[in-house]
Amino acid sequence: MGFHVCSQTLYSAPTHHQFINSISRGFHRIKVSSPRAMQQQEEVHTVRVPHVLTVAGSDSGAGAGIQADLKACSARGVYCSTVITAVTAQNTVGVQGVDIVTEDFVREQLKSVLSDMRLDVVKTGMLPSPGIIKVLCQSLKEFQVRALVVDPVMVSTSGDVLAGPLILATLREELFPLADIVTPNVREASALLGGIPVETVADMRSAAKSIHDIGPRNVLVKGGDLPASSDAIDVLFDGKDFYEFRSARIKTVNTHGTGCTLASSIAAELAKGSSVLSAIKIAKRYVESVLGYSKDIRIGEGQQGPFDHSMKLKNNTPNLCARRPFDPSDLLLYAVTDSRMNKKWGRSMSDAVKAAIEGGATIIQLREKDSDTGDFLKAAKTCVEICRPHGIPLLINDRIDVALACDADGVHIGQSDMPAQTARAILGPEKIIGVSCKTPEQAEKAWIGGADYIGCGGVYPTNTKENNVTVGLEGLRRVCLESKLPVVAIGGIGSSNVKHVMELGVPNLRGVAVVSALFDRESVSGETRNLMTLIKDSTKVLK
Ligand SMILES: Cc1ncc(COP(=O)(O)OP(=O)(O)O)c(N)n1
Ligand SMILES: Cc1nc(C(=O)O)sc1CCOP(=O)(O)O
Ligand SMILES: [Mg+2]
Repeated sequence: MGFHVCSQTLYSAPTHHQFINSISRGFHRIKVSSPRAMQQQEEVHTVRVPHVLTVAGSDSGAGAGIQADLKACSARGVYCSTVITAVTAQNTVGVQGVDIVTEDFVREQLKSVLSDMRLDVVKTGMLPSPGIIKVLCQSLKEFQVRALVVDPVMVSTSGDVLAGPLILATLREELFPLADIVTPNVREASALLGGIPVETVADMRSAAKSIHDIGPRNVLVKGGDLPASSDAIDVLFDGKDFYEFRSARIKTVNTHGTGCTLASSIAAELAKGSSVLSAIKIAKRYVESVLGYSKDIRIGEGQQGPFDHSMKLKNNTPNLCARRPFDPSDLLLYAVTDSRMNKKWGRSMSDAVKAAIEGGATIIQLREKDSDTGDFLKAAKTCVEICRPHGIPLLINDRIDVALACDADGVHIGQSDMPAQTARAILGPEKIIGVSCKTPEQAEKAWIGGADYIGCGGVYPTNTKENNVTVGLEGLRRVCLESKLPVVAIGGIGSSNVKHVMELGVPNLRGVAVVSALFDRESVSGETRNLMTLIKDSTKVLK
C-alpha cells in the first residue's frame, strides 16, 4: 500500500450560496448557476474533501482515542469518519473500564464506511483484540486506500495497558506490513521489540530500523517520554535515511491524547497530499501549538489533562465567555482613534481609548497608520484589556493579523484591503467585520462576503483621510436604503452636523463614526459626551 501524492486541488471553498447540504462519496455537491445552466439544467460541480477514517477506541473523557482523532482532523480541515473498536470508561485519572466491540460489528462499521465513502487515509489507534486486527486487515485489502497510519496504542498515558502479547504479535505480523507509517513511543517501540531498552536517541534509531524490518514503509519513534532530555526528539526512519525532529518541551500536565493527535494530524496532512516528511513536520507543529496554547487549562482532577484543539479555552482570557455577539446598536457612537492626533496631543493609544469609553463611545476602532507592527500589537493588547470589561467592542483598522494576535473583537477593512469573504475565512464566524462602502453595489458585496456592518462616507469632506471621495448625505441615503447590513456614517462628522446625519431617518443607519471631532481635541471624554447627547436628542426627534 504505497503512498501516492495527491495532485488534485483539494481546497476550493464554496460560498454559503453555493454550498448545498449533500455529501456523497466524499464530495460536497455544489450547484453553480451559469446563464446556460439556468436556461437548461443546473450544472453540478464537485469538490473533493480530504478524508481520514480512524479505527480506534472511544475515550469518555474525550482527551484521546476517537474523540481526539475527530478534533484533530477537524482542526486540520479534514473530514473524519470513525470505526469504534472499544468503548472505554476513562477520565484524566485513568481507564476505569473497557468494553470491546465485537469483531462482527467492527466489520460492519468498516463496510459501512469503506463501501460508501472515498476516503484517503486510514489511521488506527486502539485495536483491542487480534480478531479485530484481522478484520481490519481484510477490509484494507478489499477496499483500497491511499495510506495507512498505525499508532500502535499499547499503554495509555495514565499507564494502563491496552494491548497484550497476542495483540502485539498480530500487529507485527498482519498490520505493520500494510502500514505507510507506524508511530510508536519509546515504551511501545520497546514492547514491539520484545522489551529491549529504548532509552537514548541511539536506541530510538536502532528501534526504528528494527521495526522497519517488520514491514512498515516509515517508522516514527517518539521520544517525548525519554528521561533526562530538555528537548522532545522524535526519530523517523524511511528505510534509507534517519531524520530527527526536535522541539522544546512544553511544561504542562495536559498531554493526554498527544499520541492520537499526532498520528491523526499526520493522517490529515497525508490526506491533503503532503509527503510523509512534511506531514510529520506540520503535525508536530500543530501538536506543539495546541499544547502550548492549553498548557494552563484545567479539565479533570487527574494527573494528565486533555488539551484544547480549538485553541479557544486559554484560561488567561477569563472574559472570553462574557463576550457578547455584535449588536447593530453598538454603532451608535463609533470612536475611531488616530495615531497622528494622539501624538499631537501627547496621548497614548490606551489613554485615548479610556477617555472615549468614559465619554460614552459604544464601539472603538484603532486606526494606526504609522507605528511598527510590534508596537501596535502591544498597544492593541492593552486596549483589548481596557475595552472588554466595559463590554465595548474593539476593532482594528486594516490589520487582520494584529486583530487575531491581540484577540480584538474584529476588524474594519476598506475597498483596497482583502475582500470581506477572505477576511471572514481567516477570522472565523465570530469576529466582527466592518467594510467601507460608498455604493450600494459595494454594500451588497460586503453582505455576501459575510460582513457585519458597513461604514459609509465621506458624508462630509474630511482632513483625516487624504483624497477621500465625499458621497454626501444623498450617497449615504442611497447606501442605507439598499444595504442589507447596518450602516455607520463617517467623514467630517461632529457636533455641528451630527443631527443632520442622524435625522436622515433612513433604514439601517445606526450611528456615526468620528475621528477628529473626538480625538483632535483637548478633552476626548468631554467631546464624546457632548456628541452622545446630540445623537440621543436626534434619535428622540425620530421617535
Ligand atoms: C467605520 C469606518 N468606516 C470607514 C472607514 C475607512 O476605512 P478604509 O476605507 O479602509 O480607510 P482607512 O481607515 O484604512 O484609511 C473606517 N476606518 N471606519
Ligand atoms: C477614516 C475615514 N474613512 C472615511 C470614508 O469615507 O470611508 S472618512 C474617514 C475619516 C473620518 O475622519 P473625521 O471624522 O476626522 O472626518
Ligand atoms: Mg483601510
